[in-house]
Amino acid sequence: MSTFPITGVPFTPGPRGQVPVRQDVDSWYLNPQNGKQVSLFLVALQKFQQIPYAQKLSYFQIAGIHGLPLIPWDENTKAQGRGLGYCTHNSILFPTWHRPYLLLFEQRLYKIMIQEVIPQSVPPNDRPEWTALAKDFRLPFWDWAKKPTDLPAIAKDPTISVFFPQAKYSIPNPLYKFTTTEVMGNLGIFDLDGVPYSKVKATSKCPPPPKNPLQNEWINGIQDEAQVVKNLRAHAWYQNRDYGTIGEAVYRLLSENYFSTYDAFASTRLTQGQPPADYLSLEGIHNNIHNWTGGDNGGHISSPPVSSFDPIFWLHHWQGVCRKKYSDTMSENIFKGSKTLWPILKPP
Ligand SMILES: N[C@@H](CC1=CC(=O)C(=O)C=C1)C(=O)O
Repeated sequence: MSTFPITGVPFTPGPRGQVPVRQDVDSWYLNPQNGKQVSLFLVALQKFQQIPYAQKLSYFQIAGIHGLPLIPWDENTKAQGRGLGYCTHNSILFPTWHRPYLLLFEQRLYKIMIQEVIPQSVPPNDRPEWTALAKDFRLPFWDWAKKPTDLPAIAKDPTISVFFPQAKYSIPNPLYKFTTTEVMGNLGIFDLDGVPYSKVKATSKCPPPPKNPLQNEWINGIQDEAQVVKNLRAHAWYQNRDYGTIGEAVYRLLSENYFSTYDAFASTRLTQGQPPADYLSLEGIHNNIHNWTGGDNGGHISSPPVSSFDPIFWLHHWQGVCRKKYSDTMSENIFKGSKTLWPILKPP
């Protein structure tokens, strides 16, 4: 079996040699000049989500690498057999594992833009311009640390408009929720902590408690935007720690000399005798965003085995920060815990 090479979007410099920039999703989406690139992205994501779930390169399977379903991805084994999914949490590998994972996602979107969206929706004369926009695309990030914290505008509405040279139309917003054509229980998603994930056909954010029999709204996905925003702004950090606003916590995260080691910066794993400043971490901040966005009743993004099905997961994760300061010690430390980033293998 051949393995799929994760390369990210191939690098093409802009006309003046510029490196494509990963942008804050609101600045990018709300700038009308980016309308074509936004349309490419939305339609590519829609097509990605519609790829049959049995295919290795479908949205379903790539999201499924993180947790459920417990099937192997791109490796020659029968069972995944690594806890509740491949993702690494509470481990120094947390940032390292998620980085190629996000590159894989972005690479798929780019491929779909080039191979499907542009050939199907853009007439030949306009293709060079639209192709350059696809090459310049980088998945934008959700800046949850800015004030006032909010959900990205691009993810708020159930439908969204796109335009191409010969048509302007609305599509179900692929960032609002991920929808499946059958209940997810048929696809290997099971219930967790009493939350009936097997019975739903879409992801939810801050839903009300599930009832038995399950409410139709729950089955079709509930997005309680007001509650998400309330949670983010209340910033009730877990374990009652007081890191102030999300912005203040990120400020500490990026402050020079705040952490004693890369390990402390990277993950929630504590070691004995660690100074209290080290209780904060990139992973810790990120965990709280997961929990606030998913809410108290099992919204998908709050539960690691199913979190990556919610499309907001991908905008949330590109907030991943790399501190230059740590780059020297990082490579030595990273493989302390484990030799591989399953199912992502180093090239032979
Ligand atoms: N369950 C984690 C938060 C969380 C982290 C994730 O990475 C995730 O995918 C989903 C949720 C916690 O409470 O700390």
